[in-house]
Amino acid sequence: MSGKLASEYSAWQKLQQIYDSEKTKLVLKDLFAQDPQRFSKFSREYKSPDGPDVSFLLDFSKNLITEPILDTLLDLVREAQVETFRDKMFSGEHINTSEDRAVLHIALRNFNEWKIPEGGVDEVSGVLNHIKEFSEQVRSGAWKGYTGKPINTIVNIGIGGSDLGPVMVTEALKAYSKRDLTAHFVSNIDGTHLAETLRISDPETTLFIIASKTFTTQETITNAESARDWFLATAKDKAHVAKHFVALSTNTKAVTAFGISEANMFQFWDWVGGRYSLWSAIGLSIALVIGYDNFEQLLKGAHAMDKHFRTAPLEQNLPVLLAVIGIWYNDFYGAQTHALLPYDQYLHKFADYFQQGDMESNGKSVTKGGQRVDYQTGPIIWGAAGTNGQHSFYQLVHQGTKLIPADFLAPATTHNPIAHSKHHRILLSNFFAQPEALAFGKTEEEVRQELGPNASEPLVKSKVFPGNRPSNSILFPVLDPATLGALIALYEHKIFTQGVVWGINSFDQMGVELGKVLAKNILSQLEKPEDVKNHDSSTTGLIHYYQKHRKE
Ligand SMILES: O=P(O)(O)OC[C@H]1O[C@@H](O)[C@H](O)[C@@H](O)[C@@H]1O
Repeated sequence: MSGKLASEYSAWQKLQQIYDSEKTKLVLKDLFAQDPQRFSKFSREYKSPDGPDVSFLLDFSKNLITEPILDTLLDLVREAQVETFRDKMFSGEHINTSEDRAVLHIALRNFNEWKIPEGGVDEVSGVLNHIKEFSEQVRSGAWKGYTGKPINTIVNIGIGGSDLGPVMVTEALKAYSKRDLTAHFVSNIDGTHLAETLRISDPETTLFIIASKTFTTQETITNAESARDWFLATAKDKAHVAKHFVALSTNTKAVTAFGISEANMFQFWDWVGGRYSLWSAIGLSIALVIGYDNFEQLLKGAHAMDKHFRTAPLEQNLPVLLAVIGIWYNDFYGAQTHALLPYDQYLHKFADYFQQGDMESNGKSVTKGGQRVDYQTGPIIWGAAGTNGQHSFYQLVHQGTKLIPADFLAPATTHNPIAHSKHHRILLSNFFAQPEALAFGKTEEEVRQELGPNASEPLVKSKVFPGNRPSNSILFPVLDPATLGALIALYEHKIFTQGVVWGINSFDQMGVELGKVLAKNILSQLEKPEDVKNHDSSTTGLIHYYQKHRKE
């Protein structure tokens, strides 16, 4: 972001030289054998600077790095002026240059500690109070539906950042949820998503939360209108909408035009990016499900990580360390993807969440200065909760032809210690075993010894694990709201750091626009075959096939 391409930095060039000359020597088995201190050198314990008591261990020793490589990676961070840009973000500079906006999700969890001169920042605590008041009313049963019954179902209607954060966090913190309040999340424009949700909802006891930063998103507005029609088909009187529909948005005009009064609107601001918005009013469904105090703990856990990111020296700075390790594989090893593998069922949406968080942020190929990059930017993010993945895609991770760096995450203590924590011990034994297997593999000699002299050559070869496959492990005491907040902020700042090094704008999303525009045009042509104009033969053929075969 210093106006240069990342590949022009001298540290980048040095890393390329190191990679070319030392790649074959970077063998985890040897690196561990050579240095008994490797774990202590390449692991860090995070402790929240103050605020909620959060700690976790990041072990990054099973990576294809040495101290000089790490030093050079940190030189790259210095050369790219990550610290300067970090400070610009925290001080409210408009670092989202294409949209001329500040990037201030960190202000949503700041609790007035840092002064940030941007319009709206002084309104954050007011909105938090509104969330507190409202969520307490609903949870206590004081907020009544139009027939006087308390709310027992909430339906959050939103998509992208207005859906994924609330979904991920309410799943992750289910152990803290009010069990007699059911939460549904409707995002897809596919009518099936809404229909199946409404089928199990009662208009007298359901609260709809219309979550949309812009309040113009086609999916959300269409779903919200259909939900309102469904509600009014029973409730009849439009005045009852006030008891059953609230909005989370920056667009007061569109919200009131929809029929939701300003009193039932929870405000946020254009400096909150959609994929960074779970900390804002978009988190209302989270506060409803886990209670306001827990929501505040989530925010405070993230705030503590913000402080860490802002003040810890680069060698100790966990988001920076994760970022540079990612860059090492992405840009020098040519790894295309990065797997997020939480060994915690509650985190089963974690990878889905960071698919948007990372890929919408860093899936760019021109720099802020408009130059085309000549290196790889954001990785493909994917993953699943362990141990499910082990029985599906780990085969490729262990023995396939691709290098797949992965982060393993797990809690030391489970919320569900059934069978005297037997399940959890089995789960964690897998959490420890997988990175070990990936790193150290199984040699041909070991396989031969195991199979005996009569084993066929192809069988021997098929059972060899090449090893030397890198991973990070993150182990935390328990998945509580503050720890989750810290983990999310950890990855947010990792994404930020990588974006600065690559020189791209991590805070716009121009790439999602073209498809929207084309779909609008096609929608107006779907009626009659003769209306289908100005497309390639493939698109025309597909639309004609649909027109021939549709029933309704
Ligand atoms: O909250 P809104 O305005 O309805 O937007 C939802 C999503 O819309 C998508 O188009 C954007 O790519 C996402 O970043 C965003 O989160």
